[in-house]
Amino acid sequence: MSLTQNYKLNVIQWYPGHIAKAEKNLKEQLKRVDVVLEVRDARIPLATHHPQIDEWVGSKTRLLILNRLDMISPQVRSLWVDYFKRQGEVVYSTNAQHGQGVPAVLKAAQAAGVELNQRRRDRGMLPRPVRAVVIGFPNVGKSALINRLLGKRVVESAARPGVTRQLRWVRISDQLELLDAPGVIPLKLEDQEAALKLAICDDIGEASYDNQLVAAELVNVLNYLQDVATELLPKKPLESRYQLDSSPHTGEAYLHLLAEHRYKGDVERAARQLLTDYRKCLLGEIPLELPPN
Ligand SMILES: Nc1nc2c(ncn2[C@@H]2O[C@H](COP(=O)(O)OP(=O)(O)OP(=O)(O)O)[C@@H](O)[C@H]2O)c(=O)[nH]1
Repeated sequence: MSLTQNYKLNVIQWYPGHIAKAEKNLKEQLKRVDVVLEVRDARIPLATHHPQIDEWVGSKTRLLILNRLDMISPQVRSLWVDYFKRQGEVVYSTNAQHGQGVPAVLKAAQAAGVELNQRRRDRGMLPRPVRAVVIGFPNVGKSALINRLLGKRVVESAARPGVTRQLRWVRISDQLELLDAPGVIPLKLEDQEAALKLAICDDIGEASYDNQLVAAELVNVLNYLQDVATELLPKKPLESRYQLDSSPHTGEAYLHLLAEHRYKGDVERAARQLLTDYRKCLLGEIPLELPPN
């Protein structure tokens, strides 16, 4: 069953030119590397996956990283770890802002270098550092991860999504070099349900959307999760924060009530506040996706 029941089609608008350019840039970056560090948002590990990634990455080593570890509970995190294990994938969880989990990513990337050099030696070639790139949707924490891997601040990490930078190799150790500019994964045009989740989490770059529709969708998803996975969510997160229970209402109706209740009828302000509070984790540790059974 789909998490989002009431979303309307084409709520999220993209600029097709930007998407084509992002895809071209990403492919350019991927051509130069041996290892790909794919960062996803731990709140939405499926919506931050692009169906063409496997094709683009090809036979290179790919490390899967769930970032924003601090924004979901340890219980939900371990459900995801198990889910990916069942899919045959090792997943690394990180908090790129504070550094948790980053040493394990570094170790795995360097281990890929050891394998690469073994293959080079077997073919009579000289060893060289493994070359890696960090990729992911806008604003998932790619720059923060690069800075943590480097142990210093060389890449701008900003709350503003979609910041562009130029390409440069940075040596992390004798075994590992990293492209200092992360690869931005282009949005999937056709999947509006995923796009809504990206918009709720602010992982959507320059796409334009209606705050009120996106905030209403957040309420719908929270109501749905509250019904199907009560034990995995904080208790009544909206009621706790705004003293207004969301469960009897649709997202849209709740937004209007919240506007009346707290913002003198200003629905846009209510929508922005709700989204900001969610993005700052002020509603608690709330995933928008749970692993499918
Ligand atoms: N709470 C939390 N915030 C994080 C984490 N990682 C990054 N951030 C914050 O998220 C915001 C975006 O991080 P960036 O590293 O700029 O993300 P990016 O993917 O490089 O973004 P673009 O340049 O837009 O593609 C910044 O405000 C970071 O401080 C994390 O693990 N937890």
